[in-house]
Amino acid sequence: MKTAQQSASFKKALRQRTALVWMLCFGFITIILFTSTTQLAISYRTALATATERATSKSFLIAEWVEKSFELTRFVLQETARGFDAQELIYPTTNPEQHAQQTAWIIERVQRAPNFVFLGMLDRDCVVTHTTIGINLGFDALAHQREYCTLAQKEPLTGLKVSNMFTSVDHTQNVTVSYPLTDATGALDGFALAGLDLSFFQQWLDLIELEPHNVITLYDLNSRLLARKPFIAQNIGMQIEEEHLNRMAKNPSEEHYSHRLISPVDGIERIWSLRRIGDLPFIVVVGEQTSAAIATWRQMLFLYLIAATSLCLSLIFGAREYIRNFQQAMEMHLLATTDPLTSLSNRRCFSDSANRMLSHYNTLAHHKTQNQPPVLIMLDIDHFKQINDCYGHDIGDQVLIDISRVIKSKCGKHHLSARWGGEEFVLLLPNTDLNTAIEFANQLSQQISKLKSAPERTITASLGITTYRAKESLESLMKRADVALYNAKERGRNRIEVA
Ligand SMILES: Nc1nc2c(ncn2[C@@H]2O[C@H](COP(=O)(O)OP(=O)(O)OP(=O)(O)O)[C@@H](O)[C@H]2O)c(=O)[nH]1
Repeated sequence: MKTAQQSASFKKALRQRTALVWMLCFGFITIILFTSTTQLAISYRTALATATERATSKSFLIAEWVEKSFELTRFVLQETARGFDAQELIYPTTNPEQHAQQTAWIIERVQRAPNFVFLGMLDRDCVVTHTTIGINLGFDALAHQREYCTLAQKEPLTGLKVSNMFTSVDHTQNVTVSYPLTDATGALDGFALAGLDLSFFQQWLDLIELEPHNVITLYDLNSRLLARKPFIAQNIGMQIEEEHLNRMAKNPSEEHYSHRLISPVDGIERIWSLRRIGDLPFIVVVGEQTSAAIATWRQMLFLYLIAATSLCLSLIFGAREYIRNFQQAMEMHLLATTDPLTSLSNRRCFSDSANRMLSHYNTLAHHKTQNQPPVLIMLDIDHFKQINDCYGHDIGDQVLIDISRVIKSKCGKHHLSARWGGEEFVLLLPNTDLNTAIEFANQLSQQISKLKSAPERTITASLGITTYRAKESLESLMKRADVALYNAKERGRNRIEVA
């Protein structure tokens, strides 16, 4: 049975240690969670930034390629415009043979560019004078309404003009490309105009290696889909209603834009890079599937989750185990050093502490330090057997506990005290003169006699006192105190004897 005091100090120490261990444990867990979360957030952002970078580079390369692919078109049209007699646009020949020769010359030009659907010469009012596809000369009924005409006539001298996409009569997706013809003074005489089949965009995109679920698309400025990898036939020529694409199409100053969006075509979320292709009326859009871009990050997240969870669990279980061990060690220590009934030190613990005190005194004495020697008091309850016999062992135990409490409060922190065995107690008072020790023993004796542990009986004790002699052993000191105690018993009990 432990006293309330003993278990209170034990509980306090355990509580303090437990609080410290859990504080450290949760401190580490917080650091682990904070570090992993920060690391994961950084790598998530890096993964998205890398994918955006990749999409941006791809859109740049494709835009470069599309621009280059129009160089041949520009060259053929330029050659045609320069080689054709502009006078023939203002005053076309009425000689059919001569006209046929001029048309043959144009047909020869058209064969130089594999994607040309047709090539024609138009006067400055967009009236067709020569053509490779044999439409009526003087055809102009719809010409003015067609985009290529208004486009060619708008700032006519600025060079190559490319129209938005239109679907031709043979259901192919085409654009028109025009180049101005000027006279010696630089005035506009007419245009060389070609139709281009855009299927070469698709053929070229088909050659590009692409990771699954990534997309490359080409649009015109009407947001119409010109080509797509992977190819979806029914989407080609379709006008796509997408806010960012539409905005870029309408805003010539916006050259590049990247964002994350679920594709309106196939419903997959991607990181998109939209890029205007130079002066051409096209926009290239490259999409990197978001989930593929963060696939490595996802694996990392999984590993982090496993590592952080195991680390946190190890810390929690480690802390629990430590606290359990600490509690057991404290209990063991208490058992090994304390008397379980009175919670006073036991014989072994007292001997260790007393030997340390005596050796300290001997060291001081050796250095001739002015110090009083320790005084040993041995205390034995009088007629304790009778108490047991009259009131039972429980009351006997209570007497032992109450006397121990008196001894403990009297000794405080500076004096050693212990239950030596049975109903016998020892006290060692450091640096104490004999008179003080006798006064101390008297007070102790009086306090014991006031105890009401056993009903209708005054509890008394006999005390033997002796002063330590330098260099003697604890055993010899104990023996002398025992003699004094024996004398006290012999001389009638409830008294103090000095030896
Ligand atoms: N209740 C209780 N009794 C104990 C304990 N330890 C020893 N005793 C009893 O203490 C008694 C000691 O008796 P004695 O040695 O004859 O001494 P006494 O009766 O005090 O007589 P004097 O010392 O000569 O005054 C014995 O009856 C033991 O059983 C204990 O822990 N609890």
